[in-house]
This record gives sequence, C-alpha cells and structure tokens, in this order.
Amino acid sequence: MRASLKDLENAVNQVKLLKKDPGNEVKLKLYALYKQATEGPCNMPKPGVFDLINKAKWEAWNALGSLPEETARQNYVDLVSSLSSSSESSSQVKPGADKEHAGYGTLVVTSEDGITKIMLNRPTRKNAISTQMYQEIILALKAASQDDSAITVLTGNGDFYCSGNDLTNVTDTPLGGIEEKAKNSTNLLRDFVASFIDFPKPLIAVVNGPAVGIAVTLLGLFDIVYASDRATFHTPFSHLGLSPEGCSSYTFPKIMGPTKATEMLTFGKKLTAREACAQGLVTEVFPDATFQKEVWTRLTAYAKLPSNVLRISKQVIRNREKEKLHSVNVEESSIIQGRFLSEESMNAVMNFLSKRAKL
Ligand SMILES: CCCC/C=C/CC(=O)SCCNC(=O)CCNC(=O)[C@H](O)C(C)(C)COP(=O)(O)OP(=O)(O)OC[C@H]1O[C@@H](n2cnc3c(N)ncnc32)[C@H](O)[C@@H]1OP(=O)(O)O
Repeated sequence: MRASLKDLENAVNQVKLLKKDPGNEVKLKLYALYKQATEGPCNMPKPGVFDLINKAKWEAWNALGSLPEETARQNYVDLVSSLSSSSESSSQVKPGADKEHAGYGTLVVTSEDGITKIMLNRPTRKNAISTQMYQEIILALKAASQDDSAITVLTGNGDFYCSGNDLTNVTDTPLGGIEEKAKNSTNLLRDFVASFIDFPKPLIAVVNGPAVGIAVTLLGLFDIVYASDRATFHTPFSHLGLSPEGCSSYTFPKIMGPTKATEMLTFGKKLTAREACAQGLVTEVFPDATFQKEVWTRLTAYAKLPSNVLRISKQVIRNREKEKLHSVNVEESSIIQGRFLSEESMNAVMNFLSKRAKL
C-alpha cells in the first residue's frame, strides 16, 4: 500500500522524536523529499552563491527532478522508518539509568552518592552542543543547584568530552532571518554562560576526551577540572571567524597569563591535557585507562563532606568575581553577535557543513 498523507504527517512527527541526530546529508534528503511530496518538482529560483544553506537545500530538491509526489511521499516515510528503527536499536551507554532524571533528550542526568552527574549525550556528534542541549544544560544546572547533592559533575558520553557549539545550529534560520538568528543565539549563549557563573555548589568537569570551543572556555568557570591524558583543549575561534566567549577573555589571562591565553584564544593553539594542567586550566591529569575509576573514587569521597560548607567555601572563593564575570559575559556575547554575521564566520561554518573543513 502506498503511503497516505496521514502517513506523511506521522513521519514528520516521528522525525522530531528521533533520539539520534541523522546528520546533515539525511536532513537534506528529508527536506527534499518532503518538498517534492507536498509541492512537486522544485519551483524556487536558485539561491545566490553565498546563500550556502538554501543553495544546498535547493540542490537537494532540484535533484529529485520530476519524481512523482506519491513516490516522494513513500520514500520519505520509508526513510523515516529506517531512521527510527536504527535510532531505537542504537545502544548508547547510560550509566546509572536507575537514578536517571527524566525529560532530557540530549543529556543523561543522574544523582547518586551526593553527586549529580550531567552527561552530554550526543556521542555520534562528538557531543556538539545543539540549541536543545544549551537549553537542557541550563535546566539541568538549575535543578542541580536546588537538589540535595553535594557536588555537580559535567562530563561527556563516548570518546569526546565535547566538540563545542554545534555548527549546524545556524541552519534553522527563523523568519526574521540571519540577524534574528544571531540575536537569539547570543541571548541563549549569554544565559547559558550565566548559569555557570551563578552555579552555587562545587562544579567539576570530568574531561573524558577532546574538548573544543565553548566546552574549553567554560572550564575557567569550573571549580575543579579533571582530565584524561587523551583529552585535548582547542579554541579555534579565529579559524571560525569568532571571538572568545564563556568569560575566557577574562578567566584565561588570569589563569595562565595573557600571552598563553592569546596563543589559545587568538591563535587557536591546541593544548594536550598535560600542557593545560601546567597552565592551570586543568587541575589534574589521569591515565585514560584508569581515568574513570580514579576520578569517581575521589569525587565520591569529596561528596561525603558536609554539603553546606562545600557551598559556602565555593561562594567565598568565587562570589567577589561574580559581578565582573557577568559583565564580561554580556560584553563577549554582544561582540560574538557581530561575529556570527561576519563573512569570515559564515564561510567557516559553510566550509564545515559542506565537509570541506575540519579542525
Ligand atoms: C550559540 C552559542 C555559540 C557559542 C559559540 C561557541 C564557539 C565554539 O564552540 S567554536 C567550536 C565549534 N566546533 C568545531 O568547530 C568543531 C567542528 N568539528 C570538527 O572539527 C570535527 O568534527 C572534530 C575534530 C570535533 C572531530 O573529528 P572526527 O574526525 O573525530 O569526527 P567527525 O567524523 O568529524 O565527527 C562525527 C560527526 O559529528 C559531527 N560533528 C562533530 N562536531 C560537530 C560540531 N561542533 N557541530 C556539528 N557537527 C559536529 C561531524 O560533522 C560528524 O558528522 P557526520 O557523521 O554527519 O559526518
């Protein structure tokens, strides 16, 4: 039986529920099949050469030629069905599933032995931070700040800690266009960073693998940073036409001195875990083979200390910097808003999306 309009509608809803991001190529295919199924052959003028995202969409749709609408509908439904079954059968590690907090799509949040663990859970995208993940981290930090755990840990699932901002975040441009997108992204970035500045209890980063971009800059706002010796620390802002964020323009020079900070933030020098430790960004490095065991043993012992005094000590150490950090965050966010709209930044993102560039 051929797929009906109702089947198409159901498949569109199913796409929103996929547990795994299907990747840009599949998303383009879905876009093209949907347009073909609902509007017939491509009827849009070809976008200009710099409008790379719309050009990619146009090309995908146009490539379907005169494929009949019913066939496109069927192909769309079949493609979604294959994505749904592979997403259901994918077995991601979900430690502590019995203590898991429900309601997160991009994170696994667990509380056990006085520790709330927020684990970035997009391992097939190297834990890149999607818009949804930014929002969920804000919510998870808010919940953790009010729960009865003594400490909170941020870590990554899979071989990466986090590959930074998800570069496909720019592709869902709202009706207000790219300016509105830049404004929304900047507001989200500002609120996201603010939730780290304001976090009231000890916040520990368990850096299980490479860290990129905003995942690195934020480390200056953590109270302890433990790293596997496999981890690397890379802030390729200039390569991406972007400026420093996460309060790093203030915290990095304080932590490592202005010249080392410049090598990282301006020139994109990638540090090994041992180099990052020597520069004070990382607290301690562990061999990867024993990383999880050693770190969790230590954290479990720390979490047994009286939780009120842990909060108070953190606040004594950090509070006098808070106002300054908020003003740095506002300033950095406003500068990066302009960078998002720059040709340098747009070209870098497009090069990544069209697979011409990788770090
Ligand atoms: C809204 C606030 C904005 C705040 C601004 C923040 C600034 C930053 O965070 S800048 C840093 C941005 N991040 C990057 O530039 C990293 C881009 N990724 C890479 O260069 C590479 O993927 C990697 C070096 C991280 C890993 O390379 P590797 O060969 O090991 O793996 P891949 O095959 O490339 O990755 C698997 C899969 O994941 C996708 N992916 C990885 N990182 C990102 C990302 N940051 N955004 C979007 N997608 C990412 C990658 O494309 C692969 O996808 P496919 O399987 O579909 O090819």
